[in-house]
Amino acid sequence: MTIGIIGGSGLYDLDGLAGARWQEVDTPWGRPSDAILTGTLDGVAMAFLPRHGRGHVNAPSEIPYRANIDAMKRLGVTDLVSVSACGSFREEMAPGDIVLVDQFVDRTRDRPSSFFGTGCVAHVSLAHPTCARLRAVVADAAGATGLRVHAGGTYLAMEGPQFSTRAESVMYRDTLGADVIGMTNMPEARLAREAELCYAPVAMVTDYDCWHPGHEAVDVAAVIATLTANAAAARTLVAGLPGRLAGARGACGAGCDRALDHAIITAPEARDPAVLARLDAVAARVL
Ligand SMILES: CSC[C@H]1O[C@H](OP(=O)(O)O)[C@H](O)[C@@H]1O
Ligand SMILES: Nc1ncnc2[nH]cnc12
Repeated sequence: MTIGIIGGSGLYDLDGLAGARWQEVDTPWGRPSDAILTGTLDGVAMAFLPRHGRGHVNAPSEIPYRANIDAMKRLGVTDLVSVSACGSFREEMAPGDIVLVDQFVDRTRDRPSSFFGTGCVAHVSLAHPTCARLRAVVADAAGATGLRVHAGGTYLAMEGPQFSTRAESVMYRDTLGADVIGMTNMPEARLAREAELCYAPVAMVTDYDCWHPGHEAVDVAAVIATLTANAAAARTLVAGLPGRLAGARGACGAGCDRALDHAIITAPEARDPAVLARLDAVAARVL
């Protein structure tokens, strides 16, 4: 078992790892957002990647999502926890709260969102896009942060980089039924599923986007202020994962680790060797 952490806005490194070293990883999809910090925590292997790179250099649309997930898989990651800033559409999901996202509405439009394609076509299930088992472990660890935790929520993934208009914000809340909004968890969740990783997003509410009459429209300063106040909680949550997951790990009850079992439809003799070569890490189990 190896636990992967993808850190979002405000979370660019992880302290406390034994044998910590930043490791460059090359993938068929290019370089990940940054080197990956590897080491162990309570005897469990860990791999940490800052999604936007140290110094926050990658815009949401330009994050190399495929390289990031491939690199995690290549390093042996089995369980991937994503930490993100998000806006909230619900009064009761207030800035400073944690939402353990279980569903998505994907409104991104500009990003490669699959490892598969012409030459090797696959269709995985995304009905339950996050791992129920990992989410339960994360929920337990989140309980130790002292922050209010919401054990489910729908994340609207927008393209950005501009924040939403007020009309969009109200539509996402009232018509699309989203609870929180961010710019990065898609296609990350799709790719994690294709790579057979258990994936659980931790969304830290930083603002009420721009729908709330009693709050200013979101800006980066407000996001960073809330994140800075909650950075210690994010680290407490991550530190609580190895001890809790070590006992629980086995075959995934939700089937995340077997997502490709019946997904590849291209006949073996029709598969393009060049495409298969790029799948050497993510689909090694079935190819
Ligand atoms: C800095 S505010 C907008 C930025 O923050 C979130 O990033 P992440 O999910 O990596 O924490 C949001 O999705 C935007 O990319
Ligand atoms: N309101 C918001 N919209 C999109 N991404 C965000 N990240 C943090 N707050 C956000």
